[in-house]
Amino acid sequence: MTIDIKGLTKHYKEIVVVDQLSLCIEKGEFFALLGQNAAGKTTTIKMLCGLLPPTDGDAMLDGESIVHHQVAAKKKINISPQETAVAPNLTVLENLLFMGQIYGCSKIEAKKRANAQMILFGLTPRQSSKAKTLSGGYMRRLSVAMAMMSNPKILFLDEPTLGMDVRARRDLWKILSQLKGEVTIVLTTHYLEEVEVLADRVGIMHRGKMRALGTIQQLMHETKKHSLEEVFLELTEEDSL
Ligand SMILES: Nc1ncnc2c1ncn2[C@@H]1O[C@H](COP(=O)(O)OP(=O)(O)OP(=O)(O)O)[C@@H](O)[C@H]1O
Repeated sequence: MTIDIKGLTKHYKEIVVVDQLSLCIEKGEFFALLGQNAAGKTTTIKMLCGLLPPTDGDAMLDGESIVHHQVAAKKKINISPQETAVAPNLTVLENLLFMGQIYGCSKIEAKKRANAQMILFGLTPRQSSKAKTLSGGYMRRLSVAMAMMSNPKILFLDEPTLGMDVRARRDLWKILSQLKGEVTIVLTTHYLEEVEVLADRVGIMHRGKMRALGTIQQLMHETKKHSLEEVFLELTEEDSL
């Protein structure tokens, strides 16, 4: 098991934003975390990435506690956040090499990893382009490729296809499919089709709690619904609580 979350909780004063979340995610799994706006998805991911301290509970990331061994836990993960960390005035290759440096790679190793990521993400033809000249779709590919430069065991993708056109979105899905099994992926998204294409398992959060967990087939069976959208609407309806 790569991610083992136990009773993870976040309060802002008296408001409970993430409420006693417990969840296991297996090695190599592609897991989608769903929920309406303000369900607590980003807060959960921020806690798992060490960007926000939990009020209570803990999570083990590849055996390292986010509360007791924060530095070791952080080494296991990387994130492609909603606000991209791409440097606009550096080229595609320079952005990747810069990430390699941050993660302590030798120059040769950084070059090797950067080339491998550029091939995987279809960025080789744009390697000398300044990042600020890339389309939104390519910019996001670069952001994910940069996150992969640290060879993470766990990759968090926070709404990776937000604002992309249909083709750019599908292109990124193809690339992300190739990462399946290689790295454990936790995806948050509002695009249910994306989940249907990519995710092995789905968790639906509502008001900080995990309302349902399973494969899409299991969730449809349990709720007697015929699509993920119907399941989602049923489980996030206010009077269903
Ligand atoms: N620093 C903060 N102080 C107080 N409340 C906060 C803070 N950060 C987030 N919240 C609240 O926590 C709740 C959960 O926010 P979060 O960003 O985790 O939701 P989300 O599920 O990721 O939503 P979205 O789909 O819109 O990104 C929201 O009601 C938000 O207003």
